[in-house]
This record gives sequence, C-alpha cells and structure tokens, in this order.
Amino acid sequence: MNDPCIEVRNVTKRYGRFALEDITLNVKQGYITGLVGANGAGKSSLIKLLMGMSLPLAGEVRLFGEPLAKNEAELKERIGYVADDSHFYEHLSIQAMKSIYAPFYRKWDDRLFRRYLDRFGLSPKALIRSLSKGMKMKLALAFALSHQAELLIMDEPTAGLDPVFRRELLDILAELMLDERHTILFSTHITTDLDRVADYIAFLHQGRLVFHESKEEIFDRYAVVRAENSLLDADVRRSFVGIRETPVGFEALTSDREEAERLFSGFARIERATLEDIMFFTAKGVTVHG
Ligand SMILES: Nc1ncnc2c1ncn2[C@@H]1O[C@H](COP(=O)(O)OP(=O)(O)OP(=O)(O)O)[C@@H](O)[C@H]1O
Repeated sequence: MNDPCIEVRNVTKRYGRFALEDITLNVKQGYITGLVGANGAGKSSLIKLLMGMSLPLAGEVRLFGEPLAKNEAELKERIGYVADDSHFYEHLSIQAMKSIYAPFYRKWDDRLFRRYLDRFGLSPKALIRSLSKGMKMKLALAFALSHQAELLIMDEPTAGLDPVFRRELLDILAELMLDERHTILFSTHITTDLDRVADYIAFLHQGRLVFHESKEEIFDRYAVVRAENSLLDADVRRSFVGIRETPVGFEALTSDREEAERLFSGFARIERATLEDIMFFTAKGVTVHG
C-alpha cells in the first residue's frame, strides 16, 4: 500500500536554458499528490517524462516498481492520462474517437465510459471540434477513467474549468480514492484545488523540486511572519524564504515556524502560510528550503 507508485531518480532534462535539475521524487500508492509550481516551473516537462513522452538526459523513471524505459506499453495501460491540451482528432465524433482509443486498452470498460459521458453531459455523437475547452477536459477524463487505471496522471486538469465542474472533478478524484487502489498525481497552479483534496504536495520552482511533503507537514513547518521593518537586520533577512516590505512593515515566509515563534514571539504576528504564500515568497526569495 505504501510502496512508491512513481519513482523519479535523479532525473535531469534540459530544454535550451530551462532545466529540470536532478529531480528525485517518490509518489506513494493510495494517495493524491499535487504537483504545484508557477508558469514555466517544469510541471508539464516532468509529467511528460513520467509518461515516457520525453526521455531524461540523466536519471531514471520507474512506475509500479519497474523501469519505464523497459516496459513502457504495459506500464502505460495501467495509467489514465489527461494532457494539458486536447490530443483528440477534432474532426471525429466522441464515438468514433472511442473506437480508435479503446483497443489500446485490454481493460477498456465501455459501460463505464458511457456512464461518465452521461454524467458529464456529453453526447457520443457530438463532434470533438464542437466541444468547449471544459467539455474536452471532461472527455479526456472520461477516457482516462474507463480502463481501470490504477494511476491517474493529469496535467492541469482544472485549468479552463468553471468552478462548478472544478468542484465536481475534485469530488470525482476523492471518490476514486475511496477504494484505496488508486494513486493520483495532478499538476495545477490553482492552489485551492490542492487544499481540498491533496495528501502530498510536490513543489517545483524553476526546474527544481523545492519540497515534497504531506500537506500537514507543510502547514506545520511554514508560517507567515508580519512585523515592523525595524526587526529586519541581516540575520533575520537571511532566515526567511522570501520577504515583502512595505512602508508600514514587512511580511515574510519562514520554513521553520518553531524557530520564528522563538525569535519573534511578542514582536510579530505569526500565521499559517497558505500554499499560495509559499509559492509567492519562494518566487521572490531564496529557492532551497531547509
Ligand atoms: N519541447 C520543448 N521544447 C523547448 N522548450 C520546452 C519544451 N517543453 C518545455 N519547454 C520549456 O521548459 C520550461 C518549463 O515548461 P513547462 O511546460 O514544463 O512548465 P509548467 O510548469 O508546466 O508551466 P505552465 O504552468 O505554464 O504549463 C519552459 O521554459 C518551456 O518553454
């Protein structure tokens, strides 16, 4: 149950000046992991490596305990994948697209696919090019969920969705987790999606993995400190991940809440950091969180 479902071992990938640098990440089976990071942080690049759609310059990706490179077709049958852009043939109907897609999967479940189409309000006769961005995302999800995948990997599945379906999608993910057989990894920059469903958060910043921890650990460790500017000497500055100064005071992110409480108690307001705070201050300040 707790074996890693995805193992990324010292993976490096370069695109011109951008690099995913020495990423090591174990995604546990039976949990939802949110991959978070700003635009261009490398989320899609990492997901493409997990799907064997691009090859690492160094390092190795293993899925379900086996090297992806050795057994890609077999391993990918066990994955439901939702890409960040539509990879369907636009001129086909949903039904015709299904006829092409389903034979790739030995465990394809036509009744389940129909049920998802019904649930998402999609007619099998509809032409794919007539679907809105949100509807295409729903269709991608219906495909991904209809072949008994154990692992669901989704690149920005909530982007472009209205709040009602975003909530529904998160409910579907929570439902899938009830049988404890599924593992889900999805990327997003909408951090409130993760507050709702993720067990673990992996945070990428400029191609580096800043942390990968349980949500509880993250919220125990990080805090936002607000106080007067007079407290900001060089040592104090160095202790923060990032600082925002205004004429009336500063706010800063610490990755060591206990230490901040010891140092600033009585002089500062110390509050729980949101994932958005963590992303914002990391982008402003230092990148490696001790
Ligand atoms: N095939 C490619 N060829 C060249 N550069 C690429 C390629 N794929 C990604 N990149 C570059 O790698 C960097 C990271 O992009 P990536 O799409 O992985 O980020 P992201 O975190 O998914 O961003 P977003 O949230 O905007 O989708 C970008 O600078 C991008 O231009």
